[in-house]
Amino acid sequence: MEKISVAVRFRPSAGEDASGGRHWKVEDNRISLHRPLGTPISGVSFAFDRVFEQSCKNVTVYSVLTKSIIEAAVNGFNGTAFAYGQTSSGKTYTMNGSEDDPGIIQLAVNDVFSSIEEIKEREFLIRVSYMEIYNEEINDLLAVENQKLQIHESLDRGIFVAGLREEIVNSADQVSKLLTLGEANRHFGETNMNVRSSRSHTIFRMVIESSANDTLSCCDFPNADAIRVSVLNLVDLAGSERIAKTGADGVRLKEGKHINKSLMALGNVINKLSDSGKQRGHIPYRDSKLTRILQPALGGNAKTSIICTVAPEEIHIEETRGTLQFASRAKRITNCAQVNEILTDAALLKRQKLEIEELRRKLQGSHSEVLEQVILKQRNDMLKSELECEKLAMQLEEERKSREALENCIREQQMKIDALNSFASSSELSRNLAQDDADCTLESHNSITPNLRAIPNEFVARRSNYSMVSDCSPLPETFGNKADEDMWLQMNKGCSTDLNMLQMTPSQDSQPTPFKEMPPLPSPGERRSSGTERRAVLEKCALLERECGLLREENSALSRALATSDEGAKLLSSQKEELWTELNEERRRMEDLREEMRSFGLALAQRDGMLRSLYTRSKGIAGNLGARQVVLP
Ligand SMILES: Nc1ncnc2c1ncn2[C@@H]1O[C@H](COP(=O)(O)OP(=O)(O)OP(=O)(O)O)[C@@H](O)[C@H]1O
Repeated sequence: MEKISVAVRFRPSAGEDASGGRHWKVEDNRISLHRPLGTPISGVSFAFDRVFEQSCKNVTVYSVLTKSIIEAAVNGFNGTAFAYGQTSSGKTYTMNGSEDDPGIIQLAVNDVFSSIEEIKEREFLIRVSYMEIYNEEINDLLAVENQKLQIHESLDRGIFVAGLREEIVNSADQVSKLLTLGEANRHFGETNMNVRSSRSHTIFRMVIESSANDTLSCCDFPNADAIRVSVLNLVDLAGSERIAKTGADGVRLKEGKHINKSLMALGNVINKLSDSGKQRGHIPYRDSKLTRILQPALGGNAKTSIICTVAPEEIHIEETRGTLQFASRAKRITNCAQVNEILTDAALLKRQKLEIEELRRKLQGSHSEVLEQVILKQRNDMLKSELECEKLAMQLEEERKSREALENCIREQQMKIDALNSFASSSELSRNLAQDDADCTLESHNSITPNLRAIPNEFVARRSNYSMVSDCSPLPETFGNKADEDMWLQMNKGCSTDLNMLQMTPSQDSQPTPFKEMPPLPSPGERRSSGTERRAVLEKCALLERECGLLREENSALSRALATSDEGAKLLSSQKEELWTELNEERRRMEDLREEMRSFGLALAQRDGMLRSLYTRSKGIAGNLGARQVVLP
């Protein structure tokens, strides 16, 4: 928001003011009315940004008040400079100048072309038009056939005068020629106040369009695709006049009435705009063609300056006072100027994309990227844990199987031990009986050779029967042979034995012989039948005891192995338990992270949506703002 620049300019006095009456005094940009003797009249004092005294040249006025607006217009800001004041106060002189004192229009045109020459990075297209509002009708000053033109308003072009001729220009000279042409078509008329009085308001308009050169990278300059279009209005108003003073009648009277009416409409708009926001209410831009066309310059999207021209003579004190009051109100008006850019759809899309990408980058940089990496790591860890778990499960299964095998073996051994024990106890009884018999028989039957041929077969049959319990006996492979060897040694120690009557115990791999019923114990009569037989039984008992001992050892070894296996299984099981806990923990964390990612995605989508609605709104605002300007066809 910026205030309209307002300055007051005194035209040189038309002649020696010999009245010696009231007069205006200028001190430090303050204008006050003084009595003939020089004392100030209270309540008639005005302060302005700048007051230009009578000797001031147009170039000074331009430099102070308008130059910055022209520079801004070249850079895309709308600009308006207009001259306001009573008839014959020097408005046209200020705007058009003279041969040796170029006016603001010429100085502005010169500056526009010199500025665009210096801006190498942009390409410019300048179009000019020149129109007048005469008796509340709009005429084209560059094409006399274009009369009574209408004001239109559209979303794209804003307020525009339909059918107005626009000339593309490349130099200040070209513009000068067009200005000369327009001046020739303008309505002037002689009044009592001014031999060449402007009977219309004129608006010289330059449309400055620019776009960036191809050399600019769109990536470096996201707005490089945008086209800037600014409108510069240089306005020379017709002067307010008192009919009594101008002596107008007929056509001049009619003109005067229209001039005054439109200037009153301008005054009303300025009054309304100078009110504070709450009191302002409706701004009557539509009350005249002048205010309608100047709408963007008054409280809108433009940088605006007003040069209020006044006549120094005492005879014009009231008109000057009115102009100063108008100027005081006008300087309270604030405008909101901004660069006018038109974006093509592609450029808009590109800009939006860049913004969204930028946001995405910021979001990812801050959190999402880190989260994604963490999730990736979690996923890897989880996979590793699952593999570990599977491995442990397999090991556990193997352990379970080998434990089962061990338990089977132990059961088998136990059965063997039980069987041997029961056999041993029955053999013990036989041995005792045999010992008793031997004691009495040895004395009388000392020479009888023992007959062992029937019993070894039965023993061998029982051993084979044990091996039927399981196909895979845990006994050492050589055990059978060793036992047989021992038995053979025992049997041959100190006594002669028929080797043919011995049978070797089958090894573990040998085919089991079919199970046979345990033979019944010999009857007392049979026991007594042979001493050799008893001895053989004794030896078999000893052998069985030894075998039983071996089996017990084996059994306890198996039990120990089983206990170790149990411990291993417990360890594996607890490890598996821990891994499952870890795995579940990892899964939970991963779920949390996924949830966080989802909420980030949601936030990003919301941000995208906000951007899009922001863009739609800004486009709407731009459309509305544009609708307040006159855009030429
Ligand atoms: N600053 C100035 N220096 C020299 N001459 C001036 C100056 N201002 C105005 N004049 C002269 O005063 C006369 C009236 O000026 P001008 O026509 O510019 O007034 P105006 O405000 O445009 O009047 P109108 O509203 O009737 O068109 C002209 O002859 C003009 O040359």
